[in-house]
Amino acid sequence: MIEIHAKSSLHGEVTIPGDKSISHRSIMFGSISDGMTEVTHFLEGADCLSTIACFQNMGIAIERDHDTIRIHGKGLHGLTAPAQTLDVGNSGTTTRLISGILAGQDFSSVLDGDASIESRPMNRIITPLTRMGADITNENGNGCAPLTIHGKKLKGIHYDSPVASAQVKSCVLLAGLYADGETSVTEPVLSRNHTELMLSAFGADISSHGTTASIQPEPVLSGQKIEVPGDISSAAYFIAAGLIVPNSEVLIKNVGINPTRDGILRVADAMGGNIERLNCRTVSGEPVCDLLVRTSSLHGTTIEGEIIPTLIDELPVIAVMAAFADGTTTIRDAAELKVKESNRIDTVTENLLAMGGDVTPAEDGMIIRGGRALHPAQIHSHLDHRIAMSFAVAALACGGSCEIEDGECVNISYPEFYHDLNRL
Ligand SMILES: O=C(O)C1=C[C@@H](OP(=O)(O)O)[C@@H](O)[C@H](O)C1
Ligand SMILES: C=C(OP(=O)(O)O)C(=O)O
Repeated sequence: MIEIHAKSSLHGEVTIPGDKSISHRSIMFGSISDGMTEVTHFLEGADCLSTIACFQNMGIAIERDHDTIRIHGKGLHGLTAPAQTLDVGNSGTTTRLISGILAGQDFSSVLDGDASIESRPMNRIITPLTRMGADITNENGNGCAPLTIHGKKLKGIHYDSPVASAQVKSCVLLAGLYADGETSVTEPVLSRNHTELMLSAFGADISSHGTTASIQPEPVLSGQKIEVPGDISSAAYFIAAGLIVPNSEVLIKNVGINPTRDGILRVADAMGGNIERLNCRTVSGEPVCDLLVRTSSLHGTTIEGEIIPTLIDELPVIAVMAAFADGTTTIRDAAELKVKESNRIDTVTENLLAMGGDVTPAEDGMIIRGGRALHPAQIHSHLDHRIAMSFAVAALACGGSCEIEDGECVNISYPEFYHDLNRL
């Protein structure tokens, strides 16, 4: 149980820990490259540590010195059969991306994780991987983990993905490294492109045109030095807190602002948020800046269409911002919220209602009528890190104290979250 007390203002600065998506990919791509990959500002969250453990179990030496990681890559065909089930913990990214790599190996492996992972949809990767020739079984027959993957010789395909999902896209592209010809993926709307950027830096022949990414098989991948930018999905809580807590000025340092991830900034602008972008630079091929956020009177907006994949993980905290804004905010085209660590349409609705908010859930989003003063309540995180952090932000501006049940689950993506929040 974590207790959060309301604050009358927030002042100070926070340096955002490494991006979760980029940290996962640095371990995976480093493991299947030749030579050493050195990663700095790696996210030491439980999800990324699950990825490290999976590759260690396949014979890759990975040294960890706080947030510096050294991976002794063994090349595209250097992994060895794991002696035990690969434990993906709570991480959808680990499960789906690693499956693409495992599908092309000359050994079999079993993947499993926690109760949340065992209920998340895996047919979205089983379908394209099976078309490529992979042999994947799901023990419970429900399209979820545990998955048994018998590695095979794969064929290159073109896949029209029904969902805008970087995890599906990345899974298919990684399997494409082991295919007999070109593999390409078209998604309905462009999702985050970290796989395309980073695989290219490791030496893969990969290209993107609009919503299609294509990859050639059997490249020689070479170890790289990677500095992981700060995670905008973690910065999101400080952006929201700085905007809604009265009399606040917060400097948020080291935020990755890749255009496939920066939707929260565009929404904050549309809602009237006062955010200055400072010190813009490029870090390991990714755009980064510092954000100076000041208390703002927010107004409602509509969030739909192409922007959705660029802020999918931020929608819970955007819903909290909307509850503090004047007028109505409508979120549409976001049915993916239902298949994250929790059903985030339900868990956001439940907690906003508990605090006195006015929200109507929908099949693909929610409608939030803002401007009502929220009051303290018991928050149910449902073991979902994003729900815990979003409602910690709501608690700061609710005039009292809130308890967050299982609030410790922030260790999935931001172990130091409460420490950083309390320093402001
Ligand atoms: O590729 C990634 O690193 C991620 C992609 C997104 O999932 P989907 O691809 O399922 O939308 C996101 O929600 C997740 O936190 C990380
Ligand atoms: C959905 C998330 O992650 P994953 O899919 O990797 O579990 C998240 O971090 O919000």
